[in-house]
Amino acid sequence: MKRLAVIHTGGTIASRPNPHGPGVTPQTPPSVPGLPGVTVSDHQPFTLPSPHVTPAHMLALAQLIETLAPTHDAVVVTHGTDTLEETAFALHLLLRTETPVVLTGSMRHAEALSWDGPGNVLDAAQIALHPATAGRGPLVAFGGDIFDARTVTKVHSTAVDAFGGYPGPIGRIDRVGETPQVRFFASPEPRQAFTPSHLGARVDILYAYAGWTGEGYAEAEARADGLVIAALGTGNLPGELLPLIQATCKPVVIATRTHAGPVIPVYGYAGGGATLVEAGAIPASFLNAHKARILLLVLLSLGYSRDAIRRVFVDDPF
Ligand SMILES: NC(=O)C[C@H](N)C(=O)O
Repeated sequence: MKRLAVIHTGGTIASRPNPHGPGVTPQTPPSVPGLPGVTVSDHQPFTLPSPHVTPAHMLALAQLIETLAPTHDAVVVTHGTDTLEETAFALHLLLRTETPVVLTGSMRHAEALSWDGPGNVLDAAQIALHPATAGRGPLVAFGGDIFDARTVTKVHSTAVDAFGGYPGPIGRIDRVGETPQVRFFASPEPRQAFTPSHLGARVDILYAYAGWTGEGYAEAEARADGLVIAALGTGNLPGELLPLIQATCKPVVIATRTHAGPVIPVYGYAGGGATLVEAGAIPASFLNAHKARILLLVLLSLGYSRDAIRRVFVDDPF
């Protein structure tokens, strides 16, 4: 018998109409469809809508997976979709185990006519148990597509195919009759694991826009241990931001508010990416702002210096 651990954390996949007020709320975890030759154990460390999930929950989840991994062949995590990509990337950074971990959720709640939860959970379980999944780090399964935790992002607020992200899925599950057909389009890559005992650092995100002259920057810089800016294009900002960043000793990571492509230091006008990097800013490469924030808060929580943080962002393959 194979052993599968299913960790339920809440989200729409666990939601039903709220008996006490408006809307739907997470209540009961989805049951995992029967799988021949597989023993399933269920775990429920918390039941939250994913906007209530914090880095502390992500670390607790990573620690639970590490305790389950030695006695299980695979792990599935059900999660709300709103912050699923942040939890997936946090697990990518935090997990040492090579036991396959696949996250999933649903866009329609458990009493909706077209609930997509059972299909996504079955996909996630069969992907996690498939021999080709080993060594790939945590993955996200949604609508039959399989995504890498580094690149997956929620691309639609209501559609059932809610997940995407450049350069797209790294695999796909389909079925012929009841038999799953799992196909990967990319090779497994080595992964570096970080092991903080807590995630106590504070990292704030600022969002750039035309005409921004730095409103909110000083306040964020004063209260946070590090900043991420969702900047323009290849990582550019209005000229007024350049002296503010030059005067900042804390790490300032530059991501892009566009939905695909890297941050690279191309432009030499005031606030252009080349001037920001010269001023000490750290380019986020292909990570979106909210994933760059997770990496920065892991590194700050481990006590990394600004130069050490720069080396991780620039030299490691994220
Ligand atoms: N589809 C979902 O799961 C959305 C929900 N608000 C959540 O993230 O918990």
